[in-house]
Amino acid sequence: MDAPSGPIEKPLLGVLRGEIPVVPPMWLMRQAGRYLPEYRALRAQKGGFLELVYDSEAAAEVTLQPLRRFGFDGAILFSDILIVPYAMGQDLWFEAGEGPRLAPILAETELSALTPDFSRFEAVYETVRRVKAALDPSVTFLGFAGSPWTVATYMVAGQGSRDHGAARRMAYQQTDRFAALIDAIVDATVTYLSGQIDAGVEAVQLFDSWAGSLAPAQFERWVIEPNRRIVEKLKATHPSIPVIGFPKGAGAKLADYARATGVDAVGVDETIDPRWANEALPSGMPVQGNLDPLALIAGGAAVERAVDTIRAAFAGRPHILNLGHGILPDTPIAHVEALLSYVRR
Ligand SMILES: Cc1c2[nH]c(c1CCC(=O)O)Cc1[nH]c(c(CCC(=O)O)c1C)Cc1[nH]c(c(CCC(=O)O)c1C)Cc1[nH]c(c(C)c1CCC(=O)O)C2
Repeated sequence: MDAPSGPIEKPLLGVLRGEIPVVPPMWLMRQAGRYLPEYRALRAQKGGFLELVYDSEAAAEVTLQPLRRFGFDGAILFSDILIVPYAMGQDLWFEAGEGPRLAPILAETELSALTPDFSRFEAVYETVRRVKAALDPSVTFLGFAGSPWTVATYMVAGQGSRDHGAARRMAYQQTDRFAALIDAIVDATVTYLSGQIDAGVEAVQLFDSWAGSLAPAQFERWVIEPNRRIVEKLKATHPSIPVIGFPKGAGAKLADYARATGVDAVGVDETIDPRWANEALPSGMPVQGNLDPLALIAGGAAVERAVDTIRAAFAGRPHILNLGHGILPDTPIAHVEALLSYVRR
């Protein structure tokens, strides 16, 4: 028999722990999704998005699809940020061609009317176990959840909204009630992420997609503070799990977020100048980003120039190459292949 081999190298996990490799590890936000024909085929077969999430065998397959095709350094669990409100007892469904719908939390809705059912997380944990068993050991397995502010914008409005006005109003006009909602999301999120970690994910990302819609004091209270509590609670039981925080649209507030939340790494969106981010963020803190998803759609010289600029800016720090937001459904597959070979050449 062969002698036992040493620890398996996982480049992406290494960067999250502070390593600076020659070639940055790469994955793409929303890499499991509609730009892949094999995703669309399986999705059509299952009928609906939630049906796919709740079929652990199919969800594991969707998680693995982009790995097989492209050989990314990271796999992201196939699920959704809205599974947390669903497990908190809010009805959730997806309107074909439109997006998520939830029974909205109106000004007069009693929060106590929500009856949590955390068994709604179990199928996701089963997906994690299945992926973990099948994953190439050099690939880092990422779990995720939405951050409380972003999740609350959907819970309060009952759907996506342009300026997140319903949640912003509730935060000012019914502050105690909104704080209670955020607290409940924090607790459910810690449960959900702990379950993902116990089932096998090796790092987690907190998506705060709508962090950019808040005034500074509100950002402090509804973005920084709840994320800080999630990290603190998670680290109390899982001290070595790296946490990536992604407050999209935070702009200059990204630097405060990076220092105050306790996250190990930050995601940088495409509107941020990477040279600014490199100056403003704590030295040695790993960063992830920040290719413009539209540059990837354009492909060719546009994406190569963008990659060069980002890599030059982050040359001195641990860097995971990723998009500044999720990959768009009309992204050509050949452009993703070309990106990988350009970076790894
Ligand atoms: C805001 C948000 C949601 N979900 C998510 C966010 C935060 C990140 C972001 O801003 O992109 C995060 C998410 N959603 C999904 C993943 C899976 C893993 C991956 O990144 O590949 C992740 C990490 C699957 C999904 N979640 C959804 C799909 C498309 C479903 C379909 O097949 O029609 C996928 C692959 C549905 C979804 N889910 C959500 C919306 C608004 C929608 C409809 C619009 C859309 O399609 O993008 C909520």
